[in-house]
Amino acid sequence: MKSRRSVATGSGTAGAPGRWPVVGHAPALISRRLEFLSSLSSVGEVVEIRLGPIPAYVVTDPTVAHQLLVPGDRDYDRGRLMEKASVWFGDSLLTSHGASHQQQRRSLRSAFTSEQVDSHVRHVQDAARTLVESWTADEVLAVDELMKDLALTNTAQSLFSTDLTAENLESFRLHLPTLFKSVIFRTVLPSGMERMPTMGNLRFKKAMRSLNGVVGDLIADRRAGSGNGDEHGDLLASLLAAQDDQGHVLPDQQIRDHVMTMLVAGSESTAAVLSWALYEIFRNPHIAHRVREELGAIPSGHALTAADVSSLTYLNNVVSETLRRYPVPFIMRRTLKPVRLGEVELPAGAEIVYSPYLLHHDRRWFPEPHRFDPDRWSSTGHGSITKGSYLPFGAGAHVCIGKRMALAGLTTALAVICSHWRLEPVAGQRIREVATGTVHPNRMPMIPRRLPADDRERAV
Ligand code: HEM
Repeated sequence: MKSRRSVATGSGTAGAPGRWPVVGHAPALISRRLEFLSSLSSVGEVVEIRLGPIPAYVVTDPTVAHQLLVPGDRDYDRGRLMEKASVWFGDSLLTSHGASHQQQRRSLRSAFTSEQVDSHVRHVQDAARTLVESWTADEVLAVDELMKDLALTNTAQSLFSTDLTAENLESFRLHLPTLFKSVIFRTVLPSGMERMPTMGNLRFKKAMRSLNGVVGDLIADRRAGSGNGDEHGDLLASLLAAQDDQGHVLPDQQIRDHVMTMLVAGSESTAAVLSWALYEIFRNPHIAHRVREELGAIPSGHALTAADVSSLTYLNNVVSETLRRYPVPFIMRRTLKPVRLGEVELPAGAEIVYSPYLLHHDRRWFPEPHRFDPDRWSSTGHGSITKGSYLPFGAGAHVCIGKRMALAGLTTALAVICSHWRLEPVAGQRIREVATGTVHPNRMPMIPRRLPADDRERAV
């Protein structure tokens, strides 16, 4: 159904207003991405936008989003976003589809079992404790940067049994924003821009060289250290031991692609969600109070398990709400054959956008969508929400492989931090949502304040 806000399109679908000659909707997608995407709910169920001259179809209806992701998966590949990102991620779970994707997913499954999630919880608890014990009361912390380091350290430790050096962490901190920004520009602007000798493209090459160096060293160190057998039992051990049907080991390039993908996919969203959760908990004293009350039931110094953290009902509601309020901005697919999506007939090769951010901020499914309210999840839980309206981890064949690890890790890190300190947002700082691969804060300065002695003694 078209609304009065739509404009006419050649395809007969509702068209988004504000289209420019040549660059299409790129200006809106670059400068005010979240606002633009959210505005499309009132235009139609499937809305046509332009990425440069290329039409793309934004799904704004949960039923249609479910139809795109779940039963219809074999009709689509990963689309323009991942095509542009494949210079960075190579051939991996994030960029592949169909039989090759299924084969990769089967071979990586063993790194995401319940035992691995439990061991992740232990790593996160240890690393988060080390972090909070290094803080001094009343200093100003750059919480967003600290959460990036924490998430990356935990991913590297859990999947690759590696302690990243301060230099490695700095390299990621410096170069990830450039890579995300370039991939989005290349997706929304006309093709061919990536071949021009611009400053952005030169920075992209430099960033790739630096991160390839970190990942290459990580793999080489393991190869050198493991001799004839690899005792680590982690993802890297499975990758190094994997053989195809003819008994050939995986090419070095493929191992690099998987390691790079997991380090980035495993840390970037986790870091953003951690920062936002701390921000929301501590700017709402009633939420901080309820979180601490719940944590009081855990014996001090107890080594947490995945079962412990999943029983923290209120803290898990805080995590669910953070994932609703600050999810991935947009993801793409492309039709492999003519497809009917909702009421719309699309030809083969059509680019499609689904946006967890748009769906999670539609007031029809989430009243007062900008209000942070963990109690949305307390009476109804996840059972009664409209199917397809809440997609923080996607759905269907490409649902996040790290979902259970992410949820357990997020709750663990928050439990440790909130049981040690009260973090006070620095007054007068405007915290903005910045959309790249995730929705992350532009900055997050906070001041750790000491808890009363009784509470400190009960720290997790
Ligand atoms: C808060 C944390 C996280 C969020 C919000 C998140 C979100 C997502 C989403 C929305 C997708 C679906 C992409 C699509 O539809 O194409 C996805 C896929 C993926 N995620 Fe996550 N993720 C998180 C944590 C992790 C972690 C911890 C890992 C690994 C350690 C990970 C690895 C991946 C991979 C490899 C895929 C591609 C899966 C496939 O296509 O088979 N993610 N994630």
